[in-house]
Amino acid sequence: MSAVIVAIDGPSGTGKSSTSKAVAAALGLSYLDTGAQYRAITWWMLTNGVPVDDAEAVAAASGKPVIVSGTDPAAPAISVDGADASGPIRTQEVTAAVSAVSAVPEVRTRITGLQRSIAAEAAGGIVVEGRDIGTTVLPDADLKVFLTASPEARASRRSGELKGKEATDLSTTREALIKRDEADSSRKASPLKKADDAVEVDTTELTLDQVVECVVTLVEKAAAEKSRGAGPAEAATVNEKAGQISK
Ligand SMILES: Nc1ncnc2c1ncn2[C@@H]1O[C@H](COP(=O)(O)OP(=O)(O)OP(=O)(O)O)[C@@H](O)[C@H]1O
Ligand SMILES: Nc1ccn([C@@H]2O[C@H](COP(=O)(O)O)[C@@H](O)[C@H]2O)c(=O)n1
Repeated sequence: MSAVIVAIDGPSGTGKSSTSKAVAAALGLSYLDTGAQYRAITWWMLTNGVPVDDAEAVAAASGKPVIVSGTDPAAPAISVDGADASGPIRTQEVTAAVSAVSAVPEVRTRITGLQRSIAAEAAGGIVVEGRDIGTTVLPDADLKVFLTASPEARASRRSGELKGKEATDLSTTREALIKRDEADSSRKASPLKKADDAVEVDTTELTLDQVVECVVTLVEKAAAEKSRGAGPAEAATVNEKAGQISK
C-alpha cells in the first residue's frame, strides 16, 4: 500500500482514537493523537501555575514545554519535558481546561507545527486524529474522515469508560461533552469543523469493529487511487447500516 496520510476528525467521544489506532495497526501506518498534545500543553500550564483562563499568559508560556509524541498505534506515548504524561493528561481537571488552552492561537501555531513535522517524517504513512486535521493541519491529506455520533451514544460510551474512576452520571457526562464540543466548534482559531471533502461516518448505530472495517476500506481505496495518480476521494456520506457510500 502507498504511504497515505489519513485525517480523522470529529467531536468528542465519536470514536476517533479507538478507530484511528485500530486502522493504523491493521494497515501498518503510524498514528498521532493530536488531542493528547493539547492535553499535554494544558497539563503543563496547570502544573506550572499558568492561569488557563488568561489567554495572554497561556500564549506567553506556549513555547516552553517540550512535548514529544510517539506514533506507534500499539503503544501511544506522550512525554512533557522528558516525563511520561500519558496518565496525567486524562484527568478531569485537564479535560475541563483543555478547550480554553487549545483556543489560544499561539498554542495552535506551536502544536500544529509539531503535528506537521511528525506527519512529514512518517515515511510509511500515518493516521492523524483530532478536530482540525482535515481543515487546517493536513489539508492535502489523501483521505479525510469525519466521525459523528449522537450525544446519547457518546455519553453512554464515555460513562462506561469512566465507571469506577471518576464521574459516572450519564447526563453530567453528556452535558460536559456537549459543552466541550461547543467551545471547540466556536473558537476563532481553527475550530472543530468537517472539511468540505471529508467522508462523514455516523457511528451511532455501529460497533467499533464496523467503524474500523469501514475506515480501512476507505483508506485502501484512497491508497489505490493515490498509487494510480488519481486525486483525493470526493466528499461522501457513509450509509451506516449498509456500509455503502452515497454522494
Ligand atoms: N462505535 C463504537 N461503539 C461503541 N463504543 C465505541 C465505539 N467507538 C468508540 N467507542 C468507545 O467509546 C469511547 C470513546 O472512544 P474514543 O476515545 O475513541 O473517542 P474519541 O472520539 O477519540 O474521543 P475524544 O475526542 O474525547 O478523545 C471508548 O471507550 C471507546 O472504546
Ligand atoms: N486537533 C485538535 C485536537 C484536540 N483539540 C483540543 O484538545 C481537546 C482534547 O482532545 P481529545 O481528543 O483528547 O478529547 C479537545 O477538546 C480540543 O479542545 C484541538 O483543539 N484540536
